[in-house]
Amino acid sequence: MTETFFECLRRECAADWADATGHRFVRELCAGSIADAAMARYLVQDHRFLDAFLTLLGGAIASTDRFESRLRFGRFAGMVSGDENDYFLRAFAALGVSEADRAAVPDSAPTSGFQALMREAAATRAYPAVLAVLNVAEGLYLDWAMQAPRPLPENFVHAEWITLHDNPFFCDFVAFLRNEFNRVGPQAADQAREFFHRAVKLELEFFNEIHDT
Ligand SMILES: Cc1ncc(C[n+]2csc(CCO)c2C)c(N)n1
Repeated sequence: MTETFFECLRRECAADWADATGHRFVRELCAGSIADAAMARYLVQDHRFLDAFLTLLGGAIASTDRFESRLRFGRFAGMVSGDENDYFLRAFAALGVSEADRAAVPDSAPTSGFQALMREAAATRAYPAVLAVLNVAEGLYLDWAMQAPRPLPENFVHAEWITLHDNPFFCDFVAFLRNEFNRVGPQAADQAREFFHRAVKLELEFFNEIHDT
């Protein structure tokens, strides 16, 4: 079978994609051996990622050409605003990170870069551009979470972060995103490619930022 549009772009970014999905952060998280300080640094930044991410989902809701797709994005936005945000708050409590601690931490460069990219994609009002960023943010996370060795770590902070990105609802959503991207992406290939490449680079930089070395 010939390669899909999604597969073609992922192949173009294969080196960064593999460096991200096999990153030290991912390996230590999946082994349950990541230092609390590193996990806290990651989650503080990622909680800010979530804010712009919801803007991006809003862009998808606004720009998609199908009612069925709008419903799916709407359901997904509900999950992220509910269960996922709740995970962050429970994880901060478990790690002893107060609201004041969080507020004192500036955005890292990759966090700012990602927020800008997601807001830029949403502002294009172009469905293929929005889908390009969503396919990276979701597809790359499903990819590493699926590969996590079982049994999962005992600590809920680690285990739930993995299952949030590898569960039937999420797998279905990623499959839906790929179908949508393959359907409409080729009609705006250059724009989609540019957003896709920038997003993969930022995912890797986001993980690189967590560790001191
Ligand atoms: C830098 C960064 N990139 C991608 C994700 C993945 N992600 C963000 S929101 C969401 C929806 C449901 O979990 C998913 C998969 C992340 N968390 N952080």
